[in-house]
Amino acid sequence: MGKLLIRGADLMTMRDDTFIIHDGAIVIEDDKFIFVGEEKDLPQEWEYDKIIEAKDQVIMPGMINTHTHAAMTLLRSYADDLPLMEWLEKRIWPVEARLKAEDVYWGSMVAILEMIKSGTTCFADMYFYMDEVAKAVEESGIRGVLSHGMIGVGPNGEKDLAVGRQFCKDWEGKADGRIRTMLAPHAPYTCPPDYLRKVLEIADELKVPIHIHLCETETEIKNIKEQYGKTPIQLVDEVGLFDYPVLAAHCVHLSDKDFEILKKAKALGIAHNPQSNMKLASGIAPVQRMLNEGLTVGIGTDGASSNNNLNMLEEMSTAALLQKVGTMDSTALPAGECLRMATIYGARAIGQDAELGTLEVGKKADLIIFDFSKPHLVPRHNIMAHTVYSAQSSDILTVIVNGQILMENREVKTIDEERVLFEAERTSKELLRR
Ligand SMILES: N[C@@H](CCSC[C@H]1O[C@@H](n2cnc3c(=O)[nH]cnc32)[C@H](O)[C@@H]1O)C(=O)O
Ligand SMILES: [Zn+2]
Repeated sequence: MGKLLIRGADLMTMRDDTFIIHDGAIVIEDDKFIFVGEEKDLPQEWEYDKIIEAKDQVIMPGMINTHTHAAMTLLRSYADDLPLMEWLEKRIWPVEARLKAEDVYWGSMVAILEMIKSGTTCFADMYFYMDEVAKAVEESGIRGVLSHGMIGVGPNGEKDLAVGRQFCKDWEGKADGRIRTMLAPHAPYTCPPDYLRKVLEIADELKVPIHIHLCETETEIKNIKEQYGKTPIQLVDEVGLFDYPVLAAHCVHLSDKDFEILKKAKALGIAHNPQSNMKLASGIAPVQRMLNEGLTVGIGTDGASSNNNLNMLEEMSTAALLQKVGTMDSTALPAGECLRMATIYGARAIGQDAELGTLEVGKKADLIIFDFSKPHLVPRHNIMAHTVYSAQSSDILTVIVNGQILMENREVKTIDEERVLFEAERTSKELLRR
C-alpha cells in the first residue's frame, strides 16, 4: 500500500513534549504513522497515493473506550432509572438469558457503527457469544479488546471458564492484530475466590490480562464485607489478582488501604465510567486522587443500557464535570488530562501503550479528524478545551484505524449502515418477544 498524507490540520498528539502541533501533517503507510509533525518538515521526495486536505481541522488519536458491553445496545432504554442490582437481576439478566448469537452480532454491529461515528477506534468489551463480537470487529475494521464474561455462581461457571479460555485461543491477535483478548471474571460478587483462582490459572497458561468489574456500588462493598470481612479489593488481592495485568471497571468506592493495594499492583488499568456511575447512582470515583497517586485511569462508557450511548466525547466532559463537583474543586481533571484518559492512559490501561494512544511515528495509525468550522467551536482559544467541553460527535469527519479509512466525511465505508440499523431493531424486538 502507498502513503496517505493528511495536511493543514492542528494536531493533538497526546505526547508530553509536543502536545499540540499547528499546521501539522501526518503520513500513514500500511498500518503505521511514518510522519507526525509540521507540514514544512515533510520529506520533499515522498509521493502519495491519497491526500486529505484538513485545513481548519483538528486531529487526535482515536479514542479508546476501556469498558463496555457493546451488544447491550439491544437493551438501550429497555430498563432505566433503577439501582444496579435491581437493574441487573430483575431486568437485564432475564432478557440476556434469552439472547442468541445472532442478536449479539447485530447488537455489536450497531454499537461499532455508533462508536466509529463518535470517534472511538478501540473498545474493551465484556459479553458473551464473543465470537460474534469478534466477527463484527473483523468486518468493520475497528479495534477490540474482547473478553467472555464469566459468572462463577450459578449453573454456567465451569462452562464459562472453558468458553472464555477457548475464545482467547481462537482470537488473540486476529484481524491483523486488531483483536486482542482478555479473561473476564464478571465481579467479586459473581466470582468467589475459588473461581477467581481458576481464572488466574488460565491467565498463567495464556498470558492474557483480566477484565473485571470492581467496587462499583456501596451495596457491593457492604455485601462482600459481610461475607468475607474485607473489601472487594482486599479480597481479590488475597487471591493474587493484582500479580496479573488487570483492567478494572469502576473502582468507585475505595478505602485508603485499597489505594495502597492498587498502587502496588503490577499492571493495573482502571476504567472510569462516569455516566453509568451517575445513572445507576453508584457514586463518584476518586479519579483525581487516582491520577495523583500514579494509577492508570482510562474512560469507558459501560453498556448502552446504563448510559445510554457509547459516546466518548460526552464521557470525557462528564468525567471532568463530575470530578469538579465531586471534589468541589474546579481545577480537578482539566481538559488535557481527560484527553489523555481517553487516549494514551486508556492505551496503557489495556496494555497497548507501545502501539496506541498517541500520534507518534511507529505507532498504529488510529486517528480521528474533527471539523472545527462550527458555531460551537468558534473562536478557537483552546482546542483541548473545545474537544472536551464543546465538540460533538457530528463534528468528527474522518476515522482511521490501523491505517484503513473507516469513515470519511461522515460516511462509514466498511459497514452497510441502513442494514445494521434495520437488523438491530428487528433482533431487539424479537428478543423481547421471545
Ligand atoms: N457469561 C455471562 C455473561 C456475563 S457478560 C457481562 C455482564 O455484565 C453485565 N453488566 C453490564 N453493566 C454492568 C455493570 O455496570 N455492573 C455489573 N455488570 C454489568 C451485563 O449485563 C452482562 O450480563 C452470562 O452468561 O450471563
Ligand atoms: Zn460493565
